[in-house]
Amino acid sequence: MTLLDVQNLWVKFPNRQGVFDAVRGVSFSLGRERLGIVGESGSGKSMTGRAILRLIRKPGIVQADHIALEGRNLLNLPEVEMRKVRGQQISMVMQDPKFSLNPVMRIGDQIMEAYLLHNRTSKAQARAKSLEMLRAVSINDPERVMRAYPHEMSGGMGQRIMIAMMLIPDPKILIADEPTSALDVSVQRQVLDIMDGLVKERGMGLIFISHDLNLVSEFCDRVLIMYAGQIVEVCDADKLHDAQHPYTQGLLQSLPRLDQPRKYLPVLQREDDWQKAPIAGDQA
Ligand SMILES: Nc1ncnc2c1ncn2[C@@H]1O[C@H](COP(=O)(O)OP(=O)(O)OP(=O)(O)O)[C@@H](O)[C@H]1O
Repeated sequence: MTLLDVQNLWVKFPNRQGVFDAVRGVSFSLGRERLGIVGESGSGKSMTGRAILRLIRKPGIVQADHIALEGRNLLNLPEVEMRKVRGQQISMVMQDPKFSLNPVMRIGDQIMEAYLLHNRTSKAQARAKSLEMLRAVSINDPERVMRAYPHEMSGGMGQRIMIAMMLIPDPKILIADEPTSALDVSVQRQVLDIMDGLVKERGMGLIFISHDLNLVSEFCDRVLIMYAGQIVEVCDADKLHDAQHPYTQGLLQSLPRLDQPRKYLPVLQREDDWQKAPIAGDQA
């Protein structure tokens, strides 16, 4: 079943020279699955994620034929309605939780506040629910974490707390923008496992934005590959390594491989033409 359908999405930034198109006619749909968006820095991954929630800052402009959440077009919604969608139906987790948590407020108070915003209930109930959410993201000592301040948390803990907060309203869709790139590998695995469980247990749709092709091919069901604001290829994640588009192949070839030492880094030409550029210091 389609949760989200995006048709012909453009994100434009007017500037002195004219208009810069950060996203150029992107279309895709999302079911109860883990959909990866990969591409190099600046390819428009984050702007695509943010545009869905209409979180593009001025002077940026979002245009599309539609961005439909279960058939309801979000593009025409008044801002007050959109705020409810953001809080309750689609949540977004960013790379660095430190920017999203209030540094001078205890973590427990922040989670409870988020819960009380969405539910008419007692403080005791909100507290019980907050502890439950922290346990759901594998925090073993939730009572201690509730009393702590954000700076007392490691990156992995902070990220898990953010995910817990995002899950309080039980969203249909979670957009995770490089959620694990600041974490070390073992913590990264834990955070991915948590998100994986949520997709399976709650039937959530996940948009997982990353520049890490190996991670996406392991973790996601399907992948969109973006280049210069466009989707250049869509494939099943486990087939990513057989992808056909020259750009995708270029991304794959630039991954370090222990079994294939290489002298050259592939460089993509805008016209999808290939060239081999010598690595600095190498003999051409
Ligand atoms: N406020 C802005 N004004 C003009 N251009 C912008 C603005 N914000 C982003 N862009 C441009 O939009 C393009 C897409 O940016 P986006 O953040 O979506 O890339 P990305 O693929 O997510 O890259 P990264 O992995 O580095 O986050 C980039 O070329 C960026 O420079």
